[in-house]
Amino acid sequence: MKSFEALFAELKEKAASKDPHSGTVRQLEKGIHAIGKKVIEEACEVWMAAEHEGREHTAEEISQLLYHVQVMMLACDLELEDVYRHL
Ligand SMILES: N=c1c2ncn([C@@H]3O[C@H](COP(=O)(O)OP(=O)(O)OP(=O)(O)O)[C@@H](O)[C@H]3O)c2ncn1[C@@H]1O[C@H](COP(=O)(O)O)[C@@H](O)[C@H]1O
Repeated sequence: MKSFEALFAELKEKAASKDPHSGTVRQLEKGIHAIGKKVIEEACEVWMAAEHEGREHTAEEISQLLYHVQVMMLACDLELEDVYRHL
């Protein structure tokens, strides 16, 4: 099972590698506007799942939202600590 921190470390490595097979690299190349749309899309899917689709599907949608939030953090050159200090 992967933690939030472990996923972020993995995505940082992917971004640095510029691996063309990485969906993360492709998403970063699309830029902040496109990443923002994915964040909103996944947030809506979390909401709909929570209202209508049960715990398991809601958990899956939340994991996708967390992923896209992390991609946005990378696009904005933010570290985990930059976010954590606001929690
Ligand atoms: N956790 C995730 C993850 N969550 C969501 N997603 C992406 O977000 C999409 C969300 O699913 P949807 O059902 O909304 O997708 P969709 O609308 O059909 O997707 P798109 O056509 O918009 O891509 C997925 O198709 C993935 O492209 C993720 N992509 C990658 N990861 C993890 O990130 C790591 C690096 O991945 P790569 O950069 O692809 O190597 C790996 O550990 C992956 O498991």
